[in-house]
Amino acid sequence: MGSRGGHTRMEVGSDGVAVITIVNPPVNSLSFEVLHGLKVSFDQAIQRNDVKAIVVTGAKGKFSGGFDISAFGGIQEAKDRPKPGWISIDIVTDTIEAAMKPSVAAIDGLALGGGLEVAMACNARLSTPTSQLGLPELQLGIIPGFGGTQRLPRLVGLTKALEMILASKPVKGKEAFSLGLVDGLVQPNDLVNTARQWALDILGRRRPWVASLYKTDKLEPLGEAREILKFARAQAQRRAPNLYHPLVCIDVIEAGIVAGPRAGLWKEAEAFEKLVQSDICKSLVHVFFAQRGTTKVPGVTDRGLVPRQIKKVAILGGGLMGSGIATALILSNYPIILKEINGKFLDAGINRIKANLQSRVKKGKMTKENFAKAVSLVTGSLDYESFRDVDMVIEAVIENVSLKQQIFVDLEKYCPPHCILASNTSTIDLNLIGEKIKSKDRIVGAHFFSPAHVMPLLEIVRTKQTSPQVIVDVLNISKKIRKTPVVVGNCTGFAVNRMFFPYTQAGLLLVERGADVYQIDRVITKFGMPMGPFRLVDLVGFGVAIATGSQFIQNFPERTYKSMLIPLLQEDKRAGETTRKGFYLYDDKRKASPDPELKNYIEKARGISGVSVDPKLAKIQEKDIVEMIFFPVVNEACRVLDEGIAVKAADLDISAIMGMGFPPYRGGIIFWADSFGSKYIYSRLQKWSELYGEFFKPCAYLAARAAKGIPLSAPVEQAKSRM
Ligand SMILES: C[C@H](O)CC(=O)SCCNC(=O)CCNC(=O)[C@H](O)C(C)(C)COP(=O)(O)OP(=O)(O)OC[C@H]1O[C@@H](n2cnc3c(N)ncnc32)[C@H](O)[C@@H]1OP(=O)(O)O
Repeated sequence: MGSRGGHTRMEVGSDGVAVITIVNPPVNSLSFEVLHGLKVSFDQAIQRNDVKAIVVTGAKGKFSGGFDISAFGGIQEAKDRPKPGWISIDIVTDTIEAAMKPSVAAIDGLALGGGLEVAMACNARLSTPTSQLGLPELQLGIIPGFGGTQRLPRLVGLTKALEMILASKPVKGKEAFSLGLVDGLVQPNDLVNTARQWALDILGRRRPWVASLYKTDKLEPLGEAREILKFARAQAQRRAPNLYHPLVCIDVIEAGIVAGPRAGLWKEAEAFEKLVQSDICKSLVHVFFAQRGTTKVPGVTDRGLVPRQIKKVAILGGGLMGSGIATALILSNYPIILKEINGKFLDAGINRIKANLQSRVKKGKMTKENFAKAVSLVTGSLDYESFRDVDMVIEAVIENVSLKQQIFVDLEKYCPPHCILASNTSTIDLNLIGEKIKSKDRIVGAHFFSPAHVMPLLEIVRTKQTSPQVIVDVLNISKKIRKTPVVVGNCTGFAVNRMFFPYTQAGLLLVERGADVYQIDRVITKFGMPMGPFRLVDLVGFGVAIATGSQFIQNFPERTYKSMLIPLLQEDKRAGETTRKGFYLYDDKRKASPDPELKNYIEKARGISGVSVDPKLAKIQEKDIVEMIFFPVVNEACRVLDEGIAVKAADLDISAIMGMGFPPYRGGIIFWADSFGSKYIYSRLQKWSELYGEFFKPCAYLAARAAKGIPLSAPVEQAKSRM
């Protein structure tokens, strides 16, 4: 059954303490070998006469990152699955926790998921102040499966345990200590020695010998516990109505409180076994690895290039994007120069940055001192004189070709020759922007999403000339500022905007043929998007929507659906949320409500397009709405892959999730599409293109894969070689 690698090491000191070390780089995950090794080491330590007490720790400053996620596939496919509970009960509970010799977990770096669960089965835990401790399993569509649902509430109380598990939110060692999750805080150098002594102290009854599973002092009384669980259920349902594993988790926790921890462990083991087989788990595990895979770019990151140090960054333009990008950088301690064209704009830009930071202070995410420190990292400038020692420039001015061309000429003149020249353009061809300069290898796109200090994605756009070193450098910056990067090729809309252009277009086409705006948005939100296409256009604003639309009409005329609905609305000063009227009406609190007058505009637009209401689409079902909105998105994603704009399908999954809010529990756009199969999607699009026109026409990539029955996610070479 799957999962290979790693082992445990046991050394017995002259003090009679056996130190068992988990060794499985890079994060000491618990593979089946490691788990087996833990059992064998514990059995030996228990049997050996020279061992009095046990310390469990992890190699190289990391306790453990939890159960080996790459082993999930093995469990899913295995035919001769061992009975549920063989790890949680046989190893963690009946071997580790029940050992007749005391054990102490010495935690440095991280103890996550199964890692923390092993630590909680020890009789005490010591941690360094900065270690991360948590049970993030729900993020993977499963629940803690090595006893975490039972032991965490007994160590920290139900309320805190639910908060940590349901939000998959780890705590630092310091907080863990104040919660009672760890028994002492120790600096890394003293960790193992202190743990040895601690274990001997337990043996000598100078410290308590605790089995977490049977602790009751932190648990709330039953009545109160039931209320807390009820509240948690309601909250989980509200936060993620399409997910059921959080509810299963709450049921399992409740079972332990009501029927006792041993019954709780069994229920946990059975539920874990089922959930690990679920589509939601499969999708989320795919996302976990896909997200880590975006930084692996063939021909770029496999050359052994070392990222250069970026000490200072200059940002051109203090508008919404520029100030957001500046905020993202200073939050990771990069000193920045903000350049504007006059004092008024500069002040406005700096004030925007301050407002961004202030809102973090308000939310308790930033202290006042750190606010002052962050602000001090910003230097304003009205010229290029201070650009002589910058390592990177990010241009974020308005989308105007000749303005950008001039800026790049100036940059080449003033910046040092190693300086990276990045543009945040979302529509203009990078080759055009850099047309007038010589150092084309330094040009790269750094496409942030608004608000830049909040949205997690960074599209790194390369041209044919961009040097691999520059890409490696920008990948490194994105890691430092905690963004997920996706490296894409240069084209209109790059990957994200291009894939999601048909999202709105499909909506417009359906509405002109009789479907209801508000029903579409409702269904799409229920599917899991943060908002439907119409609410999204309202938010983005019609000015931007029309500008992007015209870019697409210019570049992809054959497949752009040319509806006049948005321009008609704009003509009437309905330009979206900022004007309080768009597809919806907005009140003082920006709450959206449907507008009965909208139908007049739709009728007018219908007249201009020359289409009539299709009785079938006027009564369209939920399933069809989802498919008619998203299959065109899939179709465009296939083109993006086929043209080599994206390196691999998984990158588009991550782009869709992080750039547009596609639900991660559906695995991303292509992963989701493959659950239908290329044949089905092709046949649907083909049918609609016959009925409703070119907009739906399946692309060659989709057609070829459908003909051979190959998944859309299969590498491009494979599909081509089979054709
Ligand atoms: C039964 C149990 O209850 C079930 C479980 O325990 S499920 C697992 C629970 N644990 C988790 O969810 C933790 C998942 N891991 C993480 O959050 C982060 O990787 C981390 C905080 C541990 C480290 O983060 P960071 O330093 O940024 O490194 P990151 O790039 O994420 O990971 C390093 C490598 O370790 C791998 N890795 C991390 N955790 C892993 C795990 N639990 N299993 C297998 N591989 C893992 C990553 O895939 C990555 O591999 P790569 O280098 O080949 O891409």
